[in-house]
Amino acid sequence: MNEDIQEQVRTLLQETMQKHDGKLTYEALQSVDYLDMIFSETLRKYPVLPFLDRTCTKTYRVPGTDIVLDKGVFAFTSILGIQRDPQYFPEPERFDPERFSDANRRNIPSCCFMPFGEGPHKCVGLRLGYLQGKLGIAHIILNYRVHPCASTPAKMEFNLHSFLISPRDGVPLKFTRVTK
Ligand code: HEM
Repeated sequence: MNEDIQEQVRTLLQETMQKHDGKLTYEALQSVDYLDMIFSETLRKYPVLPFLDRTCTKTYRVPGTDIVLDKGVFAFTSILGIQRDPQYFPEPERFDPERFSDANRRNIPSCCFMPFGEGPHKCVGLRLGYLQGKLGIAHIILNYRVHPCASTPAKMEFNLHSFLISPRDGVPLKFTRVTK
């Protein structure tokens, strides 16, 4: 359950809050880069929308192949597949926020990390999405240690009846209060 990562980000959040009158202000939240890295890595492994859908507006040959997409065809791109491709993300099953450090994230090729889509229809709520996601993680981590329990699945199976990514059988976890 990445308990070392939980400890690390909890300490960073506590230290940052001390500099902001003990409050988790907008500025405090935005200054914890590691929280941003954690949320990005979460969206890499679990992109909420696992594919992008487009309609071909003109006939197009995929470069270097014989594949021709006719005008009017629906084309789907697997975000989940690309974001778990070891060619772009070595050891893709491993949860490693360091992939999104300043030094490393610039090596991620274009269109290989796109949990908010890409192009003119890219998500308009990206910044709000990051803010809400980071705020949620911060509140949980500041108040609880999260551990696996007897019924936590060893491997996440997805619900194949949902077009958004969701766990097939839920993810039961144990929460232990952090004593201040
Ligand atoms: C973690 C949170 C979120 C994720 C992962 C997410 C993901 C996405 C994705 C993958 C798309 C499709 C983009 C494409 O086709 O290229 C999209 C589109 C969109 N999202 Fe989000 N989104 C999030 C939060 C939000 C929020 C908070 C809002 C609004 C306040 C929002 C509003 C929209 C809208 C309006 C579109 C359609 C854009 C268009 O077609 O031009 N999203 N989002």
